[in-house]
Amino acid sequence: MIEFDGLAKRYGDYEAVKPLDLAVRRGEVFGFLGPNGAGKTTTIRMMMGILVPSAGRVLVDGLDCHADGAEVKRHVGYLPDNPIFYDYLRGREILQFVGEMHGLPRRDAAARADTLLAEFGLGEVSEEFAVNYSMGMKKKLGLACALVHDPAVLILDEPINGLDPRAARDVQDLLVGRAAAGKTIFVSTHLLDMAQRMCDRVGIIHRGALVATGALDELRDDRATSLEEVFLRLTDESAEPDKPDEPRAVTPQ
Ligand SMILES: Nc1ncnc2c1ncn2[C@@H]1O[C@H](COP(=O)(O)OP(=O)(O)OP(=O)(O)O)[C@@H](O)[C@H]1O
Repeated sequence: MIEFDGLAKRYGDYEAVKPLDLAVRRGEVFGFLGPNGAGKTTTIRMMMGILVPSAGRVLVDGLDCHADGAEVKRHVGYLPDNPIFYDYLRGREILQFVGEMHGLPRRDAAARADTLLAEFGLGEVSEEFAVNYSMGMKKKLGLACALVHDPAVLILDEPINGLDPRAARDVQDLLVGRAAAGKTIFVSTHLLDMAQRMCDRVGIIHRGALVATGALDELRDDRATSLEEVFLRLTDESAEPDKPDEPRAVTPQ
């Protein structure tokens, strides 16, 4: 469903994302894990056609995210790491506007907005300006915007970062519901609890390179009993910069 084929991004001499080869299957929840500055957001911005790759490509359902960017957006719902909304629109208006931008007739967009606002617990604040929403409300509204056109694929950048425990749990429950409904979800995070709760498979990115992929059980070995230990070992800052652990693809990609 999502195929990375040597996708890379350089800023001058700096390799923010080293050539990335990876396949995410239809219906899979894939966690893209990495510490601060590892290259997660850069990768996601290339998936969304916001950044132009320096090399390689990424395909969603066979469509090139750069060359066929507009078509890809029909298939994909995107939650940015820091959703920003027009400051002169109310929550319901934003959702309706995004729905209409995706081509829904006005009446359908309004109905869809109402359904999502109720499901996401934003009904009571739907007439408030979204710029005044709390961080948790903004993430939920951003997620509702990502879902308004009922896409098959969700690409989510740090969906619960900065949320209090209840808001984080609410957002995770909403995502688990979407995964159960068959959505393919590519989610970046450095929060290992969330990965453990939600993901079928994870990839660990460190200094721009994918250093391991696999199901959580498969990534644990006799040296490491928890995902946290695997993560800390593979992203050890004291390791030689250009010699991370050998990439370890433990499931076929
Ligand atoms: N426009 C830019 N010019 C130069 N370097 C950049 C640019 N954008 C990002 N970088 C660098 O690329 C690296 C990867 O950044 P990126 O934002 O993708 O990391 P991340 O894994 O999403 O981190 P975080 O978890 O902190 O959000 C970082 O070292 C960052 O400083």
